[in-house]
Amino acid sequence: MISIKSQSPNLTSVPPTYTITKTPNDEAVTLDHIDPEVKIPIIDFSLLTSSNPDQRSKTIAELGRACEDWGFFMVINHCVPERLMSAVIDGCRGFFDLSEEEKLEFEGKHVLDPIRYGTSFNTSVEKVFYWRDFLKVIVNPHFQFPNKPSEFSEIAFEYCKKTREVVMGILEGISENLGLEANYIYKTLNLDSGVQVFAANLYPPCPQPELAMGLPPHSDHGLLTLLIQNGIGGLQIQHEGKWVNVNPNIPNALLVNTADHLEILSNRKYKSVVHRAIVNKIDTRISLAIANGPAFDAVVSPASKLVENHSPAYTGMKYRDYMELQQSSRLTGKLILDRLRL
Ligand SMILES: O=C(O)CCC(=O)C(=O)O
Ligand SMILES: [Fe+2]
Repeated sequence: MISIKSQSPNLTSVPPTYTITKTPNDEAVTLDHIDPEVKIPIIDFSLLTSSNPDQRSKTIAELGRACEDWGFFMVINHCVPERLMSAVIDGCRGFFDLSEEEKLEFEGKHVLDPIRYGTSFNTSVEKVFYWRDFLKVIVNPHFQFPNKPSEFSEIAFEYCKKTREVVMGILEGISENLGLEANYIYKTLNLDSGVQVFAANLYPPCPQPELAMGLPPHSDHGLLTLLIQNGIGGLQIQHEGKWVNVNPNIPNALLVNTADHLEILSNRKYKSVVHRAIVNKIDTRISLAIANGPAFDAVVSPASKLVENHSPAYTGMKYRDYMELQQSSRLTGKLILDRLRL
């Protein structure tokens, strides 16, 4: 593989292998410019886990609306320390700054290899490549990690542990919102052994950003993805048929999006949100997505209580098989999820 980081400094135009074709609704909007009243929801984690039942149930209701109306929200007042958030982003930058030779030690062979450094999404099936390098590590149920740069592994371990706490708190609220026991998702999907993937993305500056794409429109495979970034915008989410820019400057917020397995489990009450990453001319953008899914061996289908009076919208599939299929296919919209529709 040839990383885009190593190629981009010498490029004054986008090579044909990276040139995308645009569709007419591709322009994105910035919410404040259309309606200052419409805002990406913000969930206060300290209220969600509050011992005050009124505060907690009010926040759980807000969480439910955020999942139903947006599939995307920002979490504030969570338990992940600010210094850990910036340290892990620094660690990602340090990793991508290693020499190509050093990074290639971590080039995986198979899509489910625990440590995988690569470029684009899956170059073996793509005709057009994305302007992005990545490091993907399966960090739970077993933690393994690149041994360089120094301390990256320890910091990533801490960060992943803390983000799991946030995810569990959110999933309890979501379970209750769906009318299930608070620990329903945890128990049914065996989240003690839940698959957590550390996915670091690097998008180098691009000479013609309108001709290339960082990541194409897609949904994520797990239940919930938590994302942080280095202060540079580029993430866009699809909301009511429009592409909406996500403001990168909400300090200390964790960006959360609903993923395919929450759509399956909730029997389509909550849809996985389609999102993409665009690139820019000036700055290197780094984002870190932590994908949190069921255990590898869990067969996920809609929660039994939700199909008592409704027909199931999805057939069940083992999470390992789903992940393997998603990672070895081209990344486009909700292609894999649609295959399970009944
Ligand atoms: O870089 C971003 O903002 C999006 C990353 C993403 O969607 C992913 O890693 O699945
Ligand atoms: Fe994603």
